[in-house]
Amino acid sequence: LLAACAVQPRSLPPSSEPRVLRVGTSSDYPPFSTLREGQASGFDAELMQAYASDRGYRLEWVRFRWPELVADLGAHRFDVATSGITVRPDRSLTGRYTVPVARNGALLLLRRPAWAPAAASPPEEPLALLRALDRPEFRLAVNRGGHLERVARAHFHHASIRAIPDNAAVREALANGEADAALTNTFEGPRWAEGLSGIERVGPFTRDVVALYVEPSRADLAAELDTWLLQQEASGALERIRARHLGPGATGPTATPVDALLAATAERLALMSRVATAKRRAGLPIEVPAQEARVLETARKEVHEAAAALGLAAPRDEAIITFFQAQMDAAKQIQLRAPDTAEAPVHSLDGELRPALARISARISTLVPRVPGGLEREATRRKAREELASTGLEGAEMDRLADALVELGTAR
Ligand SMILES: O=C(O)C(=O)C[C@]1(C(=O)O)C=C[C@@H](O)C=C1
Repeated sequence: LLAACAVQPRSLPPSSEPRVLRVGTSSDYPPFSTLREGQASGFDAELMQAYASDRGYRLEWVRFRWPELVADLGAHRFDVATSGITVRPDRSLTGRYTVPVARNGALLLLRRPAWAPAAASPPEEPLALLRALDRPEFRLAVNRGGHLERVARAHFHHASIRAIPDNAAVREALANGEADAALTNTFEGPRWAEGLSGIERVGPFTRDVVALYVEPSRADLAAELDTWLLQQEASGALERIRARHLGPGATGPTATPVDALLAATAERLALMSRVATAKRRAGLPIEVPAQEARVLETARKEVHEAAAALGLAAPRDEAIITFFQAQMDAAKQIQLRAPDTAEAPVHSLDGELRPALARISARISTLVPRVPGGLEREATRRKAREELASTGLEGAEMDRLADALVELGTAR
C-alpha cells in the first residue's frame, strides 16, 4: 500500500469520514499512471480524483504488477484497477469492467533490420510486414504480463520475444539497440518514438478498448462508476481529460450508451470461444433453450429496475427481448465457428463463464434504458461494424444487432 492521496469530498457533510476507495495502479504506464512518492499523476489520477471528489471518497493508491493484476483483483487488494487496462476475455472472467474510457491499438516501433524486406511505397500492409519480420533473428521487446505480450505472442511465433517486467526498460531496449522493435500502443508509442532516429511506426494493427476494472463483488461500485463516466462524457469533461493526457492516440467518445453497448457486446462475444471449448469438453450442445430463457427473464427484470432507478421509461419488453435474443444468436454463431484447439484453456461453464456473461449482461441492462431515440440506422450499422470487427461476426449479423439497438430507443 502506498501513501494515500487525500481528496476533500464535496458531497458529504464535513463531519463524516470519506469512504476509502482503493485504486490499483501499475504506476509505470504514462500517460495513464505514474506514481512518485505516493503521488499519482496521469489520465487515471485525474479521472479518479475527479470521481473521488464528486462522490465523496478518499483514494488510496495500491501498486500492482501486470502479471499479477487478475490475481490481485481476485484477492481484493483493491476495489478498482486503472492504468489503461485493455478489455480482454481472460480478465472479464475475474472482474467487472466499466463502460470504456478510451480506445487504442497496438503499434510496433521498428528499426528495420538489414535482412528485412525494404520499406515499400506505399507502405506494406501492417500484418503482412509483421509476418515478414517473424523470424528467429528478429528481437522484439514488450512489457511482460500485460495485454501487449499477448498481442506479441499472437502475431509472432518464431521471433525472439523479450518480455521485460519494467515497462520503461522496453523502450530502453529499443533505444540502445538490444531490440529491433518494441511493441507499444497508440497512447505510449508517440512518446517512446520521441528522440529516437531511424524508427518506423507499424500499425495500429489491433482495435482495443480501455476501461476501469472493478472487483467482481462490487456491482454497486461498477454501476456508480458507469453512471458517473456516462455523465462525464455527456458533459465533455471526460473528453477534456483524454485530450490533456492521451492526445490523438485515444479516439473518443467511448462512454456513450451506444458505444458502451457495442463494447459490452464485443466483450460478451469474446468469451464465446471459451464457452464453445467448455461445451465440447463436456459434450453439451451449443444451444441451451433453458439458459436462454433465464438470460431473457433476468435481462427484462434488470432493464426495468435500471429504468426505474434512472427515472427513465424502459423500452417495450418486445424490444428488450429482441435485443438480448440477437446477442445470444450472435453468441451461438461465434461458438459454431470457434476452432477446436487442444491447448485452449478450459473454464467451468457454471462456475466462471456464465457468471462472467451475467456481469456483462447486467451492464448491458443498465445501458438499455439510456439508449436515445432517433438513432440513425445506417450510422449505427457502420459504428457496429467498426466496434464488432474483431468478433468474427458477419456483416448481416452485426446489422441485426445494430437494428435491435436502434429499436431500443424507438420502442418506448
Ligand atoms: O450459457 C450458455 O450455454 C451459452 O452458450 C451462452 C448463451 C448466451 O449468449 O447467453 C448462448 C447460447 C445458449 O443457447 C445460451 C446462452
